[in-house]
Amino acid sequence: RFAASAQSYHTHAETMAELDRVVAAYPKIAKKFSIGKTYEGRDIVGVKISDNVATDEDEPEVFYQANIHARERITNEQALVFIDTLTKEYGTTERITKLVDSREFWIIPILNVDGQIYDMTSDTQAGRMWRKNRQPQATDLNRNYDYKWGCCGGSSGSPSSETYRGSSPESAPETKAVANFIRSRVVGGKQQIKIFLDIHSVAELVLWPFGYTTADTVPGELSADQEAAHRTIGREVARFNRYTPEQSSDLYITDGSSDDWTWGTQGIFSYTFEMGGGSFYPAPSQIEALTQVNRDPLLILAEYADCPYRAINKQD
Ligand SMILES: NS(=O)(=O)N[C@@H](Cc1ccccc1)C(=O)O
Ligand SMILES: [Zn+2]
Repeated sequence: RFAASAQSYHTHAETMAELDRVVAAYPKIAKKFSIGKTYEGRDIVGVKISDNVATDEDEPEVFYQANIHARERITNEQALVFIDTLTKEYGTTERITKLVDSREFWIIPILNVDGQIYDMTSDTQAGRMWRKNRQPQATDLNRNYDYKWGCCGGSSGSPSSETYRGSSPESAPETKAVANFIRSRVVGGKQQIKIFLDIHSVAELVLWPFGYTTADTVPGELSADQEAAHRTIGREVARFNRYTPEQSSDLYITDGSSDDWTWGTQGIFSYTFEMGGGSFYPAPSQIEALTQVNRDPLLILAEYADCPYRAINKQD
């Protein structure tokens, strides 16, 4: 069953079967990878998409993750639709072919595997409204990254809180696994990943760092040019999905979040999307419409990966 025409949410098992279908159908440009295990011992699986996919080529890398929050089901569908688009249209749509030939995409449709399974195997039609991982002291994975962890009132130290930051940075195996993978993409002292996106729901937002402070720029952490480039690209993609573009902290302060870490420690131009749908469980008939609005945004972000500063007419 092709992701794009899905009229129901993919379970974890169906998601893994879909990834197997894609890599079997397109072995030259798609390859599965695992970044490690969840708390309950499941593999966290993604697909690499690029020409000569078995070779690490000197091409800008693009990293998209989804479903870090268990109940945000539409985000897994978004990742699957994009994987389907990149593979199905390779060789026919010029824009797609050029991107797959000149980039290395790393896409993880379900980062919070244990949580997603727990949320979907509930005894009612709707989910359990579960957010966090499945450690006994369940952690909000988007507060557990090792940048300004717990610094600024953007998370909670209480295990019962929905924004519990964990016992220490990367105390959650899922956060540790994804951070280790991204750190592993530093080759010859240079981070090969140039664009990062963390896909969430449900608020129709395009967000960029920082979340830990309301300051637009921070000396040594985010310069005026770096802020301007983030803002310009964010506003450009928001024209296509019609989400509201703004700095993360304009909404509320978060600390230990994914994109603060990917920008703050790795220098990767980083975004969070909050998709639409009105609730965490939009009707399955909405999947097509809710995911198609991000066709161009996901391509545009990747097109900047060779030089994000192009957005503000700057080199290097
Ligand atoms: N999906 S969400 O509702 O949990 N929002 C995410 C992402 C987010 C982070 C900062 C401001 C707005 C939204 C979160 O981690 O809080
Ligand atoms: Zn979320």
